[in-house]
Amino acid sequence: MSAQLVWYKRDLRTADHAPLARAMAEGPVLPVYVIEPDYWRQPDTAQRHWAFIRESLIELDAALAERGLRLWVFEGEAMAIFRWLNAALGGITLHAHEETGNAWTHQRDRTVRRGCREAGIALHEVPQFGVVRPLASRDEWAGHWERRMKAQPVCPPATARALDPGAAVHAATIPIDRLPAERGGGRVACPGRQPGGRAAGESLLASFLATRGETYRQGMASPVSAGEVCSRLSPHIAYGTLSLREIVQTHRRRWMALKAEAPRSHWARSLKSFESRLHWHCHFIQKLEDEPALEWRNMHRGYDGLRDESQTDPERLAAWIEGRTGLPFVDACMRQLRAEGWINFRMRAMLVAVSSYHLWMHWREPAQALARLFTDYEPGIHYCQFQMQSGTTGINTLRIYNPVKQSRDQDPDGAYIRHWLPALAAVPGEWIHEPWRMPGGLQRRYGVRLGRDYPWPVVDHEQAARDARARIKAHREQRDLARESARVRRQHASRSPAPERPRSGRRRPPPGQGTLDL
Ligand SMILES: Cc1cc2nc3c(=O)[nH]c(=O)nc-3n(C[C@H](O)[C@H](O)[C@H](O)COP(=O)(O)OP(=O)(O)OC[C@H]3O[C@@H](n4cnc5c(N)ncnc54)[C@H](O)[C@@H]3O)c2cc1C
Repeated sequence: MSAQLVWYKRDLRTADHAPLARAMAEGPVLPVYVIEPDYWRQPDTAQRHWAFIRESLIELDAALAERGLRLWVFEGEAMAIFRWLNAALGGITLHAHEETGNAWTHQRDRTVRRGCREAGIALHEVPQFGVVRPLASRDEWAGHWERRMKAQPVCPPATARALDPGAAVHAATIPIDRLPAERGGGRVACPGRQPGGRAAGESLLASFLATRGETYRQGMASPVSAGEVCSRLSPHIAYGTLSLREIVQTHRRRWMALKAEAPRSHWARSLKSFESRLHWHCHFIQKLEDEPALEWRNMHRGYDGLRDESQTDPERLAAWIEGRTGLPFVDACMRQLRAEGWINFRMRAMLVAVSSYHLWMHWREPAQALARLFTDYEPGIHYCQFQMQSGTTGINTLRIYNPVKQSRDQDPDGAYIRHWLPALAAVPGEWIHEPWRMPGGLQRRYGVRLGRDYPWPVVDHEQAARDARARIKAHREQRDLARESARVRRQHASRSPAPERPRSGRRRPPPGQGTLDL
């Protein structure tokens, strides 16, 4: 009987784990994680990702131990390791979840599929959440998602037949207490990073559904409240310490109880919004699954040439990513993201709008730079959202967030800005959103000299937004975009009624957002 290898990737749990359950049913099991050095050299990987994974691997090993198993960690090229294990163990069967990752993992998975065929290794890949491979038509997608989320979670048995793979394999593995401390680029200190591991994920889900989520809907837009009222489950979903189905089902049990008690409460409305986001998670990843090139080229090819990738100004990029654009709210959000590895959705969208419209940079390099800052980096959501917020999907309303209006709306008294930008600590609310308007005397009084303690703005944001609108209008006028828009809509647009659409049927732009319907 061949050894049953469970190849862990972005599914670092034992619960609701179909590959583990199948492997346990079929023979002696060897759970494996491969640290792939070439992956960790990619420009969208970062130390904070590895730190989260590392903590999750340690907990996964402990969870496997409860079933009489352990996690075997290798470092090297995945297919080379599987070939070697196949020879060393006299045959293996490989079980894994499908992954929709970046171009590197996409290529790696193709190599593994081909390698397994050549080596005669049986490979069983199964879906991990609502992404369908291959998807015949978007029309069917929502039904697939619902069926998968409703299905019984797959619980592996309590005990397994472990496999002792012998001295050679023992010698080739990295003991769990000696996992490398560092992998990946983007080594920006992240003292406030969320801890990895399933226990932290379970605790977040429980506290969100018990108390924190009540004001989710009202509090999610402002970075002042979002850290508390949002679920903060994103890195756990991205690395699979919890399965999406577990989250959907736990949430729905809570939702049913609340609906019976108080159907119109904040709670009920908040949980409805939360479920839409769980749906969007797979909706966005499905786009990258269907068109992996979205990682590097425009979703709507008619927008090729709108911005020139080779002309990204390194000074502007550095000012943006280091939080020194001179636009205080933008810089404060970036500083929070750098220090904590997370920022809420609205502020992610605003950061991208500033990079793509006000600073007029192509989305590609900024997308990699932000990927390195998000602990929850999920390529399918990330690149598709980036394109949507940069106006290159051709099917979404353009959202040119006004960073000063966002600042006044989301941080009216400026406390958040002062927290993240100590140079502005003494500046009162009247000036904090636009310190460049302060006369020299006031700068002296409040202990900040612009250009020395805090930068002048890199752009006049109002003029820059006008310029961006004009450029896009001119680009659109010169091209026939309709046919490609129809293709994008057919291939990628949601078919379900858009959640949270106002009753009038016309989508209202969020406050502080200059839309452009040309
Ligand atoms: C430019 C940009 C890049 C982004 N990159 C990522 C990324 O790399 N990884 C990532 O997980 N999310 C990304 N998002 C989506 C969203 O901002 C985060 O999922 C959310 O802020 C995570 O916090 P949370 O877990 O508290 O979310 P909650 O609001 O509590 O939502 C629960 C879950 O739903 C999913 N979700 C929420 N919002 C969205 C959304 N707009 N689109 C798709 N799924 C969503 C996430 O899995 C999230 O964990 C990005 C958004 C933008 C605008």
